[in-house]
Amino acid sequence: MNDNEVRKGLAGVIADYTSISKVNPETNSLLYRGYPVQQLAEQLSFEDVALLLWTGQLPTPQEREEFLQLEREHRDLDENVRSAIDLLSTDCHPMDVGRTAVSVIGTNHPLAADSSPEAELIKAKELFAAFPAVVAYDQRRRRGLDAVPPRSDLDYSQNFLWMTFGEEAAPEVVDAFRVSMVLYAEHSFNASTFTARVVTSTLSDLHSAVTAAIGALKGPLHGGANEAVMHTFEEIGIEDEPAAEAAARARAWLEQALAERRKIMGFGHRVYKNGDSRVPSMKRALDAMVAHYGRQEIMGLYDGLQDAMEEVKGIKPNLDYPAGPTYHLMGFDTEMFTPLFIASRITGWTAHIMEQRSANSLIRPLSIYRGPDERSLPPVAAAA
Ligand SMILES: CC(=O)SCCNC(=O)CCNC(=O)[C@H](O)C(C)(C)COP(=O)(O)OP(=O)(O)OC[C@H]1O[C@@H](n2cnc3c(N)ncnc32)[C@H](O)[C@@H]1OP(=O)(O)O
Ligand SMILES: O=C([O-])CC(=O)C(=O)O
Repeated sequence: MNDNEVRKGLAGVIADYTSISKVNPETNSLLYRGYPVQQLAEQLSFEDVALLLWTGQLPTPQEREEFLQLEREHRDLDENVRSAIDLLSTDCHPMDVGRTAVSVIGTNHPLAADSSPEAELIKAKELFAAFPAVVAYDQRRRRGLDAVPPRSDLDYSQNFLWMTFGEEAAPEVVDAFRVSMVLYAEHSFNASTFTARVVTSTLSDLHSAVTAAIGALKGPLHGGANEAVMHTFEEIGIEDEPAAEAAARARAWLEQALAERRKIMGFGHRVYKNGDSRVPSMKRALDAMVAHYGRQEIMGLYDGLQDAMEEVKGIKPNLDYPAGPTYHLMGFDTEMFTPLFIASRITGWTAHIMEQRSANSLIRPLSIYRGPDERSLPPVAAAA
């Protein structure tokens, strides 16, 4: 084994085949099962996109109807899950709550030990249906508010916002939320999905794989970046001022942050080096929210930081950059942003879990040892 065989961070390593999504950095494109994500975000419900990711096909009207019924039947917060969440302090991060909730859901599931494709699909659909209530309940308990029961006359996105805020969201808000769910759903072998595949490769169960994936998503180099973007905006300070002044403050902040060798959250990507394919669609959703809530002042900072980053480092924003302020404008607390990413990515993770299981090989790379040469234990240590 040579040093030049080591691929730090597995950069550039092709670990397996997948039929679920294609990330193409040359053309800045992203396909889910062959369909461009921009078209899916414009035209499809999140529920249809979920079915597409799981099955590889657009649903027939009957398949859609059956799934919508199942989804509505599994929206209620399970009592065991609620009790487990109630044991957790509201000082802990909401990602810890999401991780714990999925783990508890796994322990209660009657098909926990059944890893047939049919059972895996049922578990995936039920988890998709159950997770919004976890986020909504956690958001509300942190605000000292009671849970709001789900409504079966609302679609996934409408109901998610209803359970969180206790009022019906405007159609523009529902649409921006739906777009964010579609865009966050799947992105090939990213860190959290790869984590889910590693866990699955040991023939462990679906809920263990998703629980582990949530742990990977939490980090700020991955999903945690959407909340980190908002912390950046708060650090720079959102002021009602002309755009040029906001841009100047953003630039000064950036220069200082880079001088301190800080990573600027919401920028850069391991695969896309010339822009993230999902940003234009998410930016349109952000623009719609800025117009809907009349919060133009946030865009001076947004554009200013983006332009300065491009000029100084030549690095473009990723999906988390427009998603963070979009969720902020909708009224979610900053720490709830990454749990929203979980709600969406459950689709991609579970599709990959099923794919990994269908053609499994234990994932176990090698390493070059750099510790001490072989040595004998000193006699005194051996005696102890
Ligand atoms: C949905 C998602 O998960 S998208 C990713 C969300 N994550 C973030 O937004 C966190 C901020 N971004 C980053 O840390 C990185 O761009 C990553 C981790 C996403 C990708 O990183 P890698 O592919 O490993 O690239 P790497 O970190 O080696 O960067 C290459 C160079 O660009 C710089 N760079 C890359 N991204 C950034 C950034 N956001 N801020 C400052 N510098 C950056 C690095 O410092 C490095 O410079 P150097 O060669 O002078 O040391
Ligand atoms: O692909 C990646 O490395 C990260 C990412 O954008 C995602 O998971 O959506």
